[in-house]
Amino acid sequence: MNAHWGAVVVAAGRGSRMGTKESKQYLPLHGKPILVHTLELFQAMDEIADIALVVGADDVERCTGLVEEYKLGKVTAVVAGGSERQHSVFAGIKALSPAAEWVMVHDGVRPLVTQKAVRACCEKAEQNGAAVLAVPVKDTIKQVDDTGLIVSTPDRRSLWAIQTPQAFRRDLLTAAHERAAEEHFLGTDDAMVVERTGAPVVIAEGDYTNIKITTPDDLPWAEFLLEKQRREENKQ
Ligand SMILES: Nc1ccn([C@@H]2O[C@H](COP(=O)(O)OP(=O)(O)OP(=O)(O)O)[C@@H](O)[C@H]2O)c(=O)n1
Ligand SMILES: C[C@](O)(CO)[C@H](O)COP(=O)(O)O
Repeated sequence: MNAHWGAVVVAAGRGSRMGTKESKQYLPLHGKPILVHTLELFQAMDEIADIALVVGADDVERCTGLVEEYKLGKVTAVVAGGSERQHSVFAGIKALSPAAEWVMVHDGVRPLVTQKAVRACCEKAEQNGAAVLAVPVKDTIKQVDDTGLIVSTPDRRSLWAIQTPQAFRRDLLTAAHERAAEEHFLGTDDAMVVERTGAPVVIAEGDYTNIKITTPDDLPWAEFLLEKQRREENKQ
C-alpha cells in the first residue's frame, strides 16, 4: 500500500436480525464493544491516515466518548448515518479528510478482518482502481422462485461471497455514489454502486473468518475466532 488511505467504518445500522435491545455493534466481544475491535485494527495500521466513523444520529456523542476512551486518534470524524447502509457510506466518504485519495469502506460489525487481508484488498485496488474482499462459496447455490421451485443452479466456480473492506480510488467511489443518489439506486454493497458505472471492480481473496456479525449464533463463533486469532498472534 503506497497511497494515502482513509477508512469509512459504517456502524449506523439497527441490527434487527440480532434482536437485542442494544444495537449489535455495541455488544461486548471479549469485554470490549464489537465496534471498538474493528476500529482498533485500522488504528494500528500505519498505511491508514484517517478514519470516518458513521453511527446512528443518537449515538454520535456516545461514540465520540468511545474514541476518547480507547485512544482511537485516527478517528477524525464521527458522523450520523442514514436509513440505508449506502447513505451511511456516502456520509462517511464526505467526512473523510480531503487528503485521502483512496478509501476503504468497512462494516463496523466485521471485527475479525486481518491486517493482511486489508492490505491485500488495498493493493489490488491500487492496481485496478477498485477491489473487494471475497471468498469462494462452498455450498451449491440455487436460484429459487416464490413457490419454492428451483429455477437454476449457477456454476459455483464463478460465485464469491462478498465481504468488506471494499477499497476504491476516492474520486471513482464519490462519483458512483453521487450518480446512485441521483438515480435513486440502492445496492447492498459499494461494489454494486461502482460496477453500474462500468468501472472494473476486482476480487481480493479473503478469509472465511471475516464474518459479519449478524444473528445471535454469530456471537459465540466470533468469540472463538477472536480467541484463536489472539493465540496465533502470541505464538509469532
Ligand atoms: N443504515 C445503515 C445500515 C447498516 N449500516 C452498517 O452496515 C454494516 C452492515 O450492515 P448489517 O450487518 O446488515 O447491519 P444492520 O443493518 O445493523 O443489521 P440488520 O439488517 O439485521 O438490521 C453494519 O456495520 C451496519 O451498522 C449502516 O451504517 N447504516
Ligand atoms: C457489504 C456487505 O458486508 C457485503 O457482504 C453486506 O452487503 C452488508 O449488508 P447486508 O445488508 O447484511 O447484506
